Amino acid sequence: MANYNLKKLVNYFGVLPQYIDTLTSYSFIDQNITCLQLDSRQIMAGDLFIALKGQSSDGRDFIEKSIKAGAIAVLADAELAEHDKTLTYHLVDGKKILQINIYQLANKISAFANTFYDNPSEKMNVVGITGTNGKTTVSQIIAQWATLIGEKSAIIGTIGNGIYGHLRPSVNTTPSSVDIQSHLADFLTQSVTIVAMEVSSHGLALGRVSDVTFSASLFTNLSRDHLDFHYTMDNYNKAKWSLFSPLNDELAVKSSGKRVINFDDNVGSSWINQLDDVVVVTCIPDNLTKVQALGKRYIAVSSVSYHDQGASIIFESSFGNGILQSRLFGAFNVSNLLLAFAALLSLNYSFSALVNSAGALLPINGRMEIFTVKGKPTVIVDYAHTPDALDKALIAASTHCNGKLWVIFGCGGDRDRGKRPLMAQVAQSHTNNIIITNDNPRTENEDLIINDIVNGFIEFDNIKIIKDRTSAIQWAIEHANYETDIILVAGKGHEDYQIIGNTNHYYSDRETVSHFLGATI
Ligand SMILES: CC(=O)N[C@H]1[C@@H](OP(=O)(O)OP(=O)(O)OC[C@H]2O[C@@H](n3ccc(=O)[nH]c3=O)[C@H](O)[C@@H]2O)O[C@H](CO)[C@@H](O)[C@@H]1O[C@H](C)C(=O)N[C@@H](C)C(=O)N[C@H](CCC(=O)O)C(=O)O
Ligand SMILES: Nc1ncnc2c1ncn2[C@@H]1O[C@H](COP(=O)(O)OP(=O)(O)OP(=O)(O)O)[C@@H](O)[C@H]1O
Ligand SMILES: N[C@H](CCC[C@H](N)C(=O)O)C(=O)O
Ligand SMILES: [Mg+2]
Repeated sequence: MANYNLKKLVNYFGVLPQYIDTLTSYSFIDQNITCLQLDSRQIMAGDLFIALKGQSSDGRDFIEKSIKAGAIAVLADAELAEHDKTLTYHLVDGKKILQINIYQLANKISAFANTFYDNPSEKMNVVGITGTNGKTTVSQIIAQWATLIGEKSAIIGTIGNGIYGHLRPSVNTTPSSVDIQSHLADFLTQSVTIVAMEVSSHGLALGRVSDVTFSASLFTNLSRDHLDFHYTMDNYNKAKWSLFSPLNDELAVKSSGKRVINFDDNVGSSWINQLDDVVVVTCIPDNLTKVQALGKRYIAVSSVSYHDQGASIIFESSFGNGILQSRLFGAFNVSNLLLAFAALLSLNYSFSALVNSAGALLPINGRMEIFTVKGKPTVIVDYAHTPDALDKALIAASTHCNGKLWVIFGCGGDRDRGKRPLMAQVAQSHTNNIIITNDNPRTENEDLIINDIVNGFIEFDNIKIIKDRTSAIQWAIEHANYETDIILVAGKGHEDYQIIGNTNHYYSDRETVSHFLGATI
């Protein structure tokens, strides 16, 4: 694959001169490295194993295993600064294998992987999308829309990685710094012209994207989530900002490209004056004149009419005025659509081609996905798993509801505990028909997670706890009023698992809902 041998590797990391002599007797020195690999379980013959100390285990414990599996060399985290740029050797099964020790290696991997894979992000449009909610939706819209206008697009994100329409499931929303560069290189060989990449705050804070050259970077919104990892909203905000900030910022990515910022979010609007080359987006008609006064490029919604099939959106912009037809539900999806539109326009894709094809964009898997069967209540499967998302999803559902509104939700284990009572408060501000259920308890006790949620309720009448998700959905469908009621099933969206302990059990809200409605998907 890549044309990169161990000699180049030694030079790249600046191994100290006193170690260079030992390399003359090293048999693999001219051999090309096939792939970079952070995980010993994935090693194939010819790979370089990168051994990093992680949060739950230490990659250096798997060096011998990686050599047995065929690694031709090892790049390892050096514990102490004085071990930086030194060499050691392993003798395994009669093979002598080189290890380069680098101090604070994790911070250097994005740059190295970028060099190894020959700067793939510089050869196509890579759009980075960040924000608490809406990343998957916006990235799927961008990739889908680009495909509709004749581009070849790919996605890196929560639902998976790959060419649009052929995603392979992924563990992380934003993969490791190595996997990002290798996916980008792979997309390039498949003639992809545009990649929509979800950039999580973990991805930014852990340097997974630091050496990606973004052609455009986009901000949806910021609200409470992930405080188990960032501890404060200020840290969380700073991590997000690093996708947009000028280069002198400590965490900043290599290049942000064009910036697309949601003006309707307080954090987004507070950033605008610090940014050049920005497109400002507002979906609040009253903000039109404010946005025009900024003197930046903009897209502003002047009116929206919602109907059973989605929405018609009239907009003004520095790129031209027009109407977008949308088949996506909810006011927040108007914002997601306009942000995607702004990103594509900032990259000079055709205004008229985009406007003309908007009505063909399909709803996103597990995002405000509506299930209707005659004579049965309407069920919406959505991925809302933060207080703000649940609020927005319930507002959207209630605009279409002529009967009672129901909500079924839970909260993930081993994740931000503080959002649990807040989600309860949000649910209760919209409806009294609430069912609390499990949503990936992981290694936490499910009863304690439910207690955290229940602590947020002000009154308890009509609140039901049905821990088994299938039974919760069945109960709601059987007890809701046929024809008029809407049941929002929140939190799992596209997921096809329930994580209990460390085990993923097959489970899908979409299939469960279809089963009890007698619908097909
Ligand atoms: C806290 C965190 O982000 N952890 C990520 C991190 O794991 P880690 O460095 O702690 O890895 P580790 O398990 O301690 O192992 C250390 C090293 O040993 C290696 N190893 C380990 C075992 C073995 O047998 N052989 C081996 O070589 C591992 O590959 C790793 O390089 O690096 C791994 C590889 O890239 C990630 O999969 C893993 O994400 C875990 C699964 C995770 O849950 N992350 C969440 C918090 C996350 O990042 N979420 C965001 C989305 C948030 C949002 O919704 O917005 C995301 O971008 O996914
Ligand atoms: N612009 C938005 N503002 C507020 N809520 C939104 C917005 N877009 C989507 N949502 C809500 O958030 C949920 C998750 O949306 P989406 O999957 O697009 O977000 P995400 O940022 O990718 O989430 P994750 O961090 O889990 O990957 C949706 O199902 C919906 O309820
Ligand atoms: N990417 C999000 C997904 C949460 C979805 C929800 N089903 C849960 O498990 O909490 C996270 O890891 O916080
Ligand atoms: Mg996502």
